[in-house]
Amino acid sequence: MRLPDSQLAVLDAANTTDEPTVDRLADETGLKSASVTGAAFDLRDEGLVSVEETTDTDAELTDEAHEYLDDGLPEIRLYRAAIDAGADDEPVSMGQLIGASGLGGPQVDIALSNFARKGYGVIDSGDVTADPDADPDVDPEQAALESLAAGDSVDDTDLLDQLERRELIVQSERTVRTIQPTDEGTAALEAGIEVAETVDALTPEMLTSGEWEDVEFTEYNVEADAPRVEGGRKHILRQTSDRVKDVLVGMGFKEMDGPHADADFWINDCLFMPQDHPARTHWDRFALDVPGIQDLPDQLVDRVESAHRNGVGDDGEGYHSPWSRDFAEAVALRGHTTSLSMRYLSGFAGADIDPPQRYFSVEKVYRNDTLDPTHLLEFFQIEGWVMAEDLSVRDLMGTFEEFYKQFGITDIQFKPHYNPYTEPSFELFGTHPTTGELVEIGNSGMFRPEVLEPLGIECDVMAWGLALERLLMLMYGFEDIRDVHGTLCDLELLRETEVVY
Ligand SMILES: N[C@@H](Cc1ccccc1)C(=O)O
Repeated sequence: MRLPDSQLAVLDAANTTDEPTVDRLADETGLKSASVTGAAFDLRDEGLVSVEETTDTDAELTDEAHEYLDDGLPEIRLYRAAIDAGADDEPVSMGQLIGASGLGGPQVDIALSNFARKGYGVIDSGDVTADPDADPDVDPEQAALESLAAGDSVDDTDLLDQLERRELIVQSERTVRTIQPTDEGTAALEAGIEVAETVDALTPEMLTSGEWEDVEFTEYNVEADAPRVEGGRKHILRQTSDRVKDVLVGMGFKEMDGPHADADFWINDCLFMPQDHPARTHWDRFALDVPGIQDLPDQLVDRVESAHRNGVGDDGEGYHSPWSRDFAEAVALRGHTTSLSMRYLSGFAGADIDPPQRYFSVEKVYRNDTLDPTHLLEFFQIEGWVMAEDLSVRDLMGTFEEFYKQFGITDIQFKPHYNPYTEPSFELFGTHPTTGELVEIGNSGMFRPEVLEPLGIECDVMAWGLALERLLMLMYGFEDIRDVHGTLCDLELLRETEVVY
């Protein structure tokens, strides 16, 4: 019998190795695991080996677990401190024990909940009693962590699941293949097998020399494990933004666009934001050191200034605070895309604004915020407005319900809010799918007369700004916005997440 050398090596090693798994055979033969698997399938097709598949669970320790390897699980540290303080005799205050144990931060809660769960003692109105018979030296969770750290396996699946719930390990499943020679395989080995040279790639030289006619080609193995190729793909934020645009277009909206850096007039003045409003100070705004934008529509500027100074209508009240045209012309990065809504509603953008109208944008905005799990310095806003006669808050809520439903979000909550430019105003909240926490996802309201009158609009306009990244959080369950942006991003999440249409 003749076999390609890799198959012969695998058959030979499988015959002499205890527990001939693919990994072991790869060690024995010096072949890559994928080649061993490939050879094994070929040998199986020849009836020379059997391939048995089982799934094995790998458990990997998290960083938190590594900390506990040295110091002991927090509940064990608490128990030791309790014994040292004599809590097996009489109750000792929790505060004292926590101090003595050196536990801090989230570890305190972890210690307390697991202490009771594992029967190390009882905690009652702030006092701790320790069970003298408990023995932390045989704590199964600690022992399991130590075994795993030493590279040994732990068979108790309940225990492993418990450690996973505590986020001390991450379990993953993999297929383990065991390759056993059949009787035919052993017989063939005993009878002696010749090496058949096979060629796995055709070269130009082989073609010109004609050698290709005489060689034996390696069989194509479509079942072999192949390396995973990470191709480029569209970012989930972009994919979701495209989806949002489709949904809004489907709801009859037209798209707005306009400058990222704009005159404060469009960003704030038109919105009846007083010029001394905190959001307009240099703390919050990304001001640009460039000449102001002078070609603002003069009549509109006058009407806006008048609304700021004197209010609108017969009994209107303005701000009686300073207003300067220079500030209105000053350029900053837009902190919201409501600047686009103002450009469109004023007619300045050149689009049709006879009611009824609906417009939207999904565009970037810039805020001088502090970076944290829910805030970025630049993010995408889903801006929108509807202009029509007799709009009510019901229309606003109904629009959001219809919109968010397209993304599987059906439990929107509304809370009253304040914006200088809308009355009434509502903040929108959704429930985070994994933490269950309420997450603010947007801000909305009906534009006030102080905004609409200078723009010359006589009907109602309802409007909103929703955060695209927060929508993404609710859809895909990540907790830190930095998982999808920047150097801390979670590549696994970005690679695996399917944006479902
Ligand atoms: N501009 C508001 C959103 C909003 C737009 C229009 C009306 C009401 C609210 C924000 O950024 O939070």
